[in-house]
Amino acid sequence: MTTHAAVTFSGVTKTYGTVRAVDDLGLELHAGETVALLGPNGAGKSTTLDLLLGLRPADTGEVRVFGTSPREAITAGRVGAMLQSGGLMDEVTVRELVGLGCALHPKPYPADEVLARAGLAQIADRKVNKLSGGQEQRVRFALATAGDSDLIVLDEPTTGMDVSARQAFWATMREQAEQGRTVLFATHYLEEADAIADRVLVLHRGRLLADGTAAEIKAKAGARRVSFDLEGEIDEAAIKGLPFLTGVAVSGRSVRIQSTDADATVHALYGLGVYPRNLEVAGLGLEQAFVAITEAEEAKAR
Ligand SMILES: Nc1ncnc2c1ncn2[C@@H]1O[C@H](COP(=O)(O)OP(=O)(O)OP(=O)(O)O)[C@@H](O)[C@H]1O
Repeated sequence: MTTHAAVTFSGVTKTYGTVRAVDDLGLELHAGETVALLGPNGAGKSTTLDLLLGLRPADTGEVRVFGTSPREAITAGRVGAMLQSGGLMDEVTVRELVGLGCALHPKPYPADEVLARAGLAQIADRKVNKLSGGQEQRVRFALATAGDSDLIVLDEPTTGMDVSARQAFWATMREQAEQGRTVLFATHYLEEADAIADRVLVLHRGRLLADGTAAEIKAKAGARRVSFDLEGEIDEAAIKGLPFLTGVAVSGRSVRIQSTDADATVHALYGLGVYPRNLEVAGLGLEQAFVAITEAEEAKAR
């Protein structure tokens, strides 16, 4: 049997009028990967997921899911999806709606199991139109995991969920991934991407700007964080004049800077004749790396 990639995008472009939402995107997701899709508002994340699910046709290029068209993969029950928008049926109970989701899946799980996993057992008899935003998200989560799919696609899945719902959600997704499923999720919560994903894709204006592990993305940003405290008067102008800085924040006696050459910056700091206390040098967090990478791209476009 030929083993196909879970997802392949080849030269995919999608425009809405003059907006190029997805721009010549090439991408391969391997079976069993957990992949986070990051990008600023309007970067093309939802459009990419819509194309992957066959909800919109590509203008050019091709999308394949397990070697077939998205529609064939979905019909075969290989894909479970949780989208941002899309209304839920109103006048039915949670149990009825999730039951329907299970009935429509070619390889369904028992509805009670699905309800329990999504934390819906207690409110299974409530009408869907009486749910809070976070509870609605749980229902979408239940529908995405109604059956034994090989690929789970999630568009900003935890928006509106409280802390415990979020933790339970990611625990379930980890289990799904450990069982060999491919999980692709778009998110604005970079800490989730850092904690959950073994691969991170950064989209910007419909193009793939970075693709690697969270550690690789952090390294790609090429900067480090330096923080220290100073005693006495702080000469902000001198601090801002240090070499290799890409950012400075002074708060009281605490100084935080970002530098593309932390060794040289710290050397120059001592050269100012000041003695930093509590000096710490650390790599960028994924969030700062993301901001650095996307801002650098914006600067190029200006
Ligand atoms: N149906 C549509 N008609 C016209 N333009 C659209 C449509 N859907 C999306 N766009 C535009 O395409 C671009 C990409 O939108 P998309 O929703 O894919 O981005 P996103 O990365 O998911 O954004 P967000 O983080 O805000 O959800 C945006 O400029 C958006 O305004």
